[in-house]
Parts: sequence; C-alpha cells; structure tokens
Amino acid sequence: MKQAVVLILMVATCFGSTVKHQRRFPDDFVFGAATAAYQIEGAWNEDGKGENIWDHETHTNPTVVIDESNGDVAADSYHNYKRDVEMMRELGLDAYRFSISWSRILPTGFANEVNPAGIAYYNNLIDEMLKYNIAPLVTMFHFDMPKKLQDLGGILNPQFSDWFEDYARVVFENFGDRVMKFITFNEPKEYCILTLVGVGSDVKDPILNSMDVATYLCAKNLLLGHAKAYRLYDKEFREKYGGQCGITISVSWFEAATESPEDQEAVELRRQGEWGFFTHPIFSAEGGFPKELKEALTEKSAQENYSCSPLPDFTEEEKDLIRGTADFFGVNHYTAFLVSAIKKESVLTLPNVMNILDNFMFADDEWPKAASSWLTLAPNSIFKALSLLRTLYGDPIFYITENGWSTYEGRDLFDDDRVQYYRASMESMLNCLDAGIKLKGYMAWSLMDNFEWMQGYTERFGLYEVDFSDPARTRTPKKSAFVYKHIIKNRYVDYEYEPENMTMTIDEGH
Ligand SMILES: C[C@H]1O[C@@H](Oc2ccc([N+](=O)[O-])cc2)[C@H](O)[C@@H](O)[C@H]1O
Repeated sequence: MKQAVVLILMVATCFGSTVKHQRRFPDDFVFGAATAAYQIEGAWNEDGKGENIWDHETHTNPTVVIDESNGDVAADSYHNYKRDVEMMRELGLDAYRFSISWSRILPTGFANEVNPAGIAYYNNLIDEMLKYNIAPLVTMFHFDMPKKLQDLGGILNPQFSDWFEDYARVVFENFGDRVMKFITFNEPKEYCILTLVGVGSDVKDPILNSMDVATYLCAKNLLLGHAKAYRLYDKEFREKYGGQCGITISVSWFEAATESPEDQEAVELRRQGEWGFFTHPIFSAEGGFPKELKEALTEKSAQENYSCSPLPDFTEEEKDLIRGTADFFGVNHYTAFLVSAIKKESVLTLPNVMNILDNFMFADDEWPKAASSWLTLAPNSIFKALSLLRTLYGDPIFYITENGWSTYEGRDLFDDDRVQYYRASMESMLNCLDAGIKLKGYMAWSLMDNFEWMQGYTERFGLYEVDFSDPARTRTPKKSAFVYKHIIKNRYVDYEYEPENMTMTIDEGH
C-alpha cells in the first residue's frame, strides 16, 4: 500500500513538472521589451529638440526628483541606439516598444515646424530594428508634453485634442510605412494624476486638487485626442499601410480585502477610479465615463458644496467618437492591491491618488516586495486582470505593453528576484492563453536601466544594467536578460535554467 502511494506521488510529481514544461507560448506570440523617450534618450537639447515639461521641471525645480537627477543624458540612447538594437538581437526580441519625444520632432509641439534631425533619429532607429526583423511598437505620448504647449495649458487646453491629432498626422506620415502598431497614449491615469499635478506645474493648487478637477478634465481631453488620432489613422492611413492603432492603460489588479459588502463596493469604485474612466469610454458598448464614478462624484460634490460634479460630460457625438477606438488593448500590468473600505495601518498609498478613492489599499504581507513602494509580486495577477477586462469588454486583443520589477541602485547583476517575477508573469500569461484570452504579446519593462521619473536613478528596472557614471553608458546584461532570452528562444519557462556564464552573444538568425 505504502509503495503504491509513493508510486502515485512520483507519477503525479513527474506529471506536474512535465505539464509545466509543456506549456508553451505559440510561435506567433510577440516577445519584446519597452522603454520611453525621456527615460532613455538623453540629448535633451541636441539637434533642434524643443523643451518638454520634464526638461523644464527637473532644471527649474530639481527636488521634484528624489535624487535631484534628470534625463538630460539618461542612457544616452540618442547616441547609443545601435547598441540598443544589438541588445534586442542578443535577447532575440520579436518587437521593441519605444516612444517618440513629441518635442524632438515638433520643437514647439505645433505641427507647422518639423525638426528633420528628430525625424531622422527615429527613422534610423526603426530602420536598424527592421534590418533584424524586430517590429517597432511606437508610443506617441509617454508623459513628455512639449513645454510650449504646457505654457498654453497643455492637456487642459480645449484645443489639445486637435494639437494631438496634428502631431499624430506627422507621426503616421513619417513612420506609418514601417510601423504597424501605434499606441497613442501611455498610462492616461498616471499622466492625469502624477505627471500633471507633480510636473505640469500649473495645477498644484490644493483647492483645485481637492476635487480632482484637473484630473477629470485631463481624462476627457486625452480621450478626445486619442480618438481623433485613431480616427485619422482609420481614415487616411490604414488602407495604405495596414497597421493598427491602440492605447496603453495601466491596469493593476484590485481585489476586495474581505467578502464584506463595504469592501466589495470599495473595490468596484477603486477599479473604476483607477482604470475604468479610461477603459469604459473606449472599450464598453455603452461609452462615456462609468456610472460608479459619476455617482460617487455627484455625491461627493454635494457633500462638499460644489455646484457641479468635477466629472465633465461627453456629448453623444463625443461618446461615439471615442467608443471603439482601439484595434488592441495595451495593458501595463505590474502588481495587485487589496482594497478595504476601512483604513488599515499598513496602508500603501501612491502619491496624489484621486480624492474620490477614499478607501484604502495595501499589499499582502506575503507578497515579495520590489524597490518601488507600489510594487509587489502578487499571485497570478495578469490572469486575474485580463479575465475581468475580457468579461467587461467582450474579448479584445491584448498586449502586455509593460511589466517588470525594480531593484535598488547598486545591486549586482544576479537579479534573482527579477527572474522570479518574470517567471511568474510568464505562468500567468500561459494561464491567459489556456483560458482563450486573446493575449498576443508581452513587452518587458525595461530593456535597460533608465530614469525612473520622480525616483530618478534610485530604482532600476532594466534587463541590462546601465553604468550611469560612465560617459559611454555601458550596458551589461543581468541574469534576468539571459533567462528572458531562454524563454523567448524556447517558448517555455525552464525553472532549471541557469546561465552558464554571463556572456551574451547574438544567436544565428538575429
Ligand atoms: C516603471 C514604469 O512605470 C510605469 O508607470 C507605473 C506607475 C505606477 C504603477 N502602479 O501599478 O502603481 C504602474 C506603472 C511607467 O509607464 C513607465 O514609464 C515606468 O516608469
């Protein structure tokens, strides 16, 4: 009897590990890595580039960044782009997501003055990638608003959506023949809360912020800009080039801390207030802002004696303009939070989160913690988030456009915690594929260490380490780079794999 049990256990263990190894990503699953212009390019004032809000803020108010650093040089990808493409080849990437600096190609932000050197830089990068069959995934706006537009109110100006449409035309005209996937905006919520209030310097008024007036106005104008750019692509470029246009929204997984009705209600409002006010207008059949948010804001304005809700209305035409404007749903997914209606001691708050979300969120103590205060490794959270989005929005095509793990500055190249995180993400994505979710690709954040916004260079997300004290900005692969390369090459997660030595080579065919 005892022998039989042992035999069953051995078979089960064997079967379990075989099953794990047999779960493979399909050959057409797109593996890539992501970066953003201000975080890597440097060359902040070279070859005719105009100033953006990050240039301006870090130069005039350096303490806005924890180590008082900036992206003036960053990883110097403006001069090192060939090395960046070489790293993509070393990893065997299918795609690379990067962003275009608006003020590098349009120094004032307006489309009447195009900077040829800026256009040339992105042409060179794209052509270098295409030489090696690496598909460009281009983000058009990743937080770096041209300063001249900010001087006119930036995204809060009623004409913003037209400025963005004009910029989009320049992007599509110059790069649309080779770029098959465009992302209009990266993380609207993060822009409308963190960047706008912290860096776009004119909306720091505490009274204004108490009702998040700027946040919701930003949301409306951003959605209109996104929709106009999408409609433009649809009308004038899709037939000619056959590409796609989408948007990237940050979707963390929010789970009720308990089964109580209060926590269930709290988590619903949190989801709508974190990502629903961007996903609902674009991906739902109904369109417009989500009703949970509308109701909560109407109630709050009455309580605080405001004459109207800070959430602007959409006209029916605007709702129609925005609804359905994404060929794919880009999801930046990093982490999960438990949500409670009652304040907890260990509450984990992000800076400047919206005031309407007067419920509390925190990470489970068991979840491993990264260097970033907001980042933990929560179980199977990609699957949980995409399953909910699929239920809500009728089976869209998803790309994970960012996912990654931070370590502290000065850590060595043996980043086992990052390896653990990436492996967990792969398993969670395989769960999505098993469940029939249309997940088509994954972009690791980030190809290399870079300027991490308000955290400067104190937190590192790269697969490659960048030596920021070296004028050449030498890049060196970390252990996670070897592990990711192994996954891409073999299309499965091998838990036994250890890099033999830390020397990178380019495999044949790359
Ligand atoms: C590390 C990257 O973070 C992205 O922004 C955020 C910020 C906060 C969360 N969160 O879950 O709380 C997720 C993503 C950003 O797009 C990118 O540029 C990187 O800095």
